[in-house]
Amino acid sequence: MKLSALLGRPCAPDPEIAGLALDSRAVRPGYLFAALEGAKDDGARYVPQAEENGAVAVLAGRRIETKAALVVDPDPRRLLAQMAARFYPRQPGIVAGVTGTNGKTSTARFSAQLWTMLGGKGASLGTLGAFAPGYEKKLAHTTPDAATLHETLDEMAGLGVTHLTMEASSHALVQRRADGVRFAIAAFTNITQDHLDYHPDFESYLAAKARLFTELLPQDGVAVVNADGEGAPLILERARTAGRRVMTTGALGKDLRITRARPHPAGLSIDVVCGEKTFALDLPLIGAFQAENALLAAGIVIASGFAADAVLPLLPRLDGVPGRMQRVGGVAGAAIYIDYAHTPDAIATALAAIRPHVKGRLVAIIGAGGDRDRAKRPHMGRAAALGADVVIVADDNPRSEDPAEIRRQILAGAPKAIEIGDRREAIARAVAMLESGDVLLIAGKGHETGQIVGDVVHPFDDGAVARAEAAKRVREGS
Ligand SMILES: CC(=O)N[C@H]1[C@@H](OP(=O)(O)OP(=O)(O)OC[C@H]2O[C@@H](n3ccc(=O)[nH]c3=O)[C@H](O)[C@@H]2O)O[C@H](CO)[C@@H](O)[C@@H]1O[C@H](C)C(=O)N[C@@H](C)C(=O)N[C@H](CCC(=O)O)C(=O)O
Ligand SMILES: Nc1ncnc2c1ncn2[C@@H]1O[C@H](COP(=O)(O)OP(=O)(O)OP(=O)(O)O)[C@@H](O)[C@H]1O
Ligand SMILES: N[C@H](CCC[C@H](N)C(=O)O)C(=O)O
Ligand SMILES: [Mg+2]
Repeated sequence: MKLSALLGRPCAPDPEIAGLALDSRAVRPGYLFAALEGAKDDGARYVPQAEENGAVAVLAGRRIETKAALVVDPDPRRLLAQMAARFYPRQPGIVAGVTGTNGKTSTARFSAQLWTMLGGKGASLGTLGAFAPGYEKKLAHTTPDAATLHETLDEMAGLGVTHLTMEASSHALVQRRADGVRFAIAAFTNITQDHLDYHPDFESYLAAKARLFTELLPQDGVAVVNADGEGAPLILERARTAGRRVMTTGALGKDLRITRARPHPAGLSIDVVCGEKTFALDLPLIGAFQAENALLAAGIVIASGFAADAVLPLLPRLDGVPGRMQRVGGVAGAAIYIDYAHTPDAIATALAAIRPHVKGRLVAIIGAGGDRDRAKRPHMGRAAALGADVVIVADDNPRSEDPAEIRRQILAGAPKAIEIGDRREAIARAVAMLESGDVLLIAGKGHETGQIVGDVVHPFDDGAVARAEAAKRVREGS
């Protein structure tokens, strides 16, 4: 495709563009290299390397030195997203974006399942990767960079995907990774503390999320909001002020209202009022928060054109989401769950969700990732101390940080917690202390299959380690 076609306007010189890259190391002959100023580095420093690798065009936010055709734009990330959408022109007919601090992955996966049950080809894209029936792709980020994102959307559309929900992370919204997506629906789960290492303050974090509703969702799009989510009134106000049609779900929702929720051993029974009708539904999901996410997913699917009468009765057929309140085994009459709670609110929510299933003690293993929001750590400790009977603080993904210092910051909020840095040992000790009626919740890493220490990813799977420790205890007859 010619550079002019990518830009949507004439330009000279006008080279043929073979691909797009925002990392100089990924540039191949004939590529456009987007030289972007980032949080840590400046892509302009890598123009010589990009040229060496064959870049024929460079996109930048200011005039920079290059032998290639130079495109200067005041918002180069936005232009890159628009170019990516032209280079990879196909997108599923209906694309929903879901944003929020917690619950995006679950909501995306539930909506994809519902569309597929309704006879469409439903897909999800986010932290777990990109999935559609017969299609699976691993992704490095929750919301990939614009070039990878549009390549993936194009592949999905080519495979006949009709409906997609993609996670829109706050990083992605600031960095305009999804500005080329043709959204029909924007959904909101909640906003609580996270990522204040990247966003200057909570207001900027909120503003990043609000972009999905006010800037990325077109005038005729629908905003679907979990009215029970913290921060929902703020998002609703911004969406309404921007003139978007709004649907609300949850106990405080108007369109899909939960009037009753009762946990039972295998899940949750809920009553949902929609118009004149009440639907009594039995969800095979643990945790009231999953009912919020499932209902938000139903809202997305209804907003895409399906009748509530057809959608709601399918909720009892939803499958759980890998690594989210997932039962991975048991021992001595105690149950073991893994969960992806890595924010203060998620820890509080996850522990409250599991409490009705606990007859004895609730034991929680928590930790926090390195090179991420430090301010949330004592609050995570506090939430665990309040919600669990026994708290063990272990290492998550320390990345470049000193793991002992991360643990110290968590322990500031949970002074009575047991400190066991080594995650395997922490799980072993927790499994060893379980008695009949107890529940162990291993939080923070959910589906992850590696532990990042420095730059190295060591294989590590909470569920597999817990199962192995439980089996060991059974073998030893203890
Ligand atoms: C903070 C953040 O979002 N960083 C991401 C972002 O980096 P950045 O734009 O700030 O880039 P930078 O590192 O300052 O470098 C500037 C530019 O130089 C380029 N470069 C750099 C080195 C080189 O040799 N050649 C080269 O061209 C880089 O590609 C970049 O374009 O863009 C890069 C390219 O796409 C990402 O790799 C990088 O992800 C880092 C590794 C990361 O950890 N991101 C996480 C925090 C993230 O994005 N998470 C969100 C949310 C997760 C959630 O939901 O909780 C996600 O969507 O995954
Ligand atoms: N609606 C909710 N309200 C509060 N906490 C939730 C909610 N949904 C999920 N959680 C908690 O957050 C964890 C992560 O859930 P999920 O992966 O669906 O969220 P996410 O927004 O995609 O997270 P990430 O930003 O890390 O990708 C869950 O394991 C659970 O502990
Ligand atoms: N998508 C989240 C994942 C955090 C999971 C936790 N295990 C960690 O490493 O902090 C993030 O990048 O903040
Ligand atoms: Mg996610």
